[in-house]
Amino acid sequence: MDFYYVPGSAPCRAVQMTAKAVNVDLNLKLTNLQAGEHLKPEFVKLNPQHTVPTLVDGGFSLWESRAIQIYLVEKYGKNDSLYPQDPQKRAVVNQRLYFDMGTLYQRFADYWYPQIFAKAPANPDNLKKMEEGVEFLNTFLEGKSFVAGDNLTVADLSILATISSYEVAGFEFSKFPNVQKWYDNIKDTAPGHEINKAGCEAFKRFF
Ligand SMILES: N[C@@H](CCC(=O)N[C@@H](CS)C(=O)NCC(=O)O)C(=O)O
Repeated sequence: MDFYYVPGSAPCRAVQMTAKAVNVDLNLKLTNLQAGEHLKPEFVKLNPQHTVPTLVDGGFSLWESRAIQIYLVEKYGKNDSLYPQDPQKRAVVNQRLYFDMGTLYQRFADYWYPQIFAKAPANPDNLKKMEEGVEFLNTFLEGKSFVAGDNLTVADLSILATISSYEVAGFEFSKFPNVQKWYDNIKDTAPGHEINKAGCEAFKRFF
């Protein structure tokens, strides 16, 4: 299975951890975004949206990290624990995945990417929004060990990748004790956590 990626990218790290969790070997295709490799016709043929991560399983090409995570679990998982069949349990996992994509990761990107990629000044309103996103996660985690339900799911792996990026950026978690506790528990135990850490090392060079 070919996997187009860059190590520092949180969405790529989330997929790599999920692949580990279901014991799937990825054929790593490092994609140099700075050199525009993702804009080459052969890549755009695989993914017209030209984003990494992109997975190619036989002739089937898929992008959007959370869609890839779900595909890997549904196709290769030994059971449904990472992405439960039960409609309400699955709905909560989906809610957290959409929360990550639309709020937690998005607000990180809105605050940091103009600064690190366009050397723009920090926007204090975006910092507040980013902190509010982490506060929401802190509330979801009240009295819980996992972000959705009572066991590890793809939502934990997606949010672990995002929160690891927050840590790389020097985010102060002490005001968010439930997030801190969840992160401390999962960052050295999640399947593929070593890959996540190595990717974070690569991401550090932007800060
Ligand atoms: N929502 C997407 C985000 C993917 C994304 O934005 N990837 C970035 C790298 S982290 C990228 O490929 N940027 C190049 C581009 O958009 O042309 C996902 O979760 O997979």
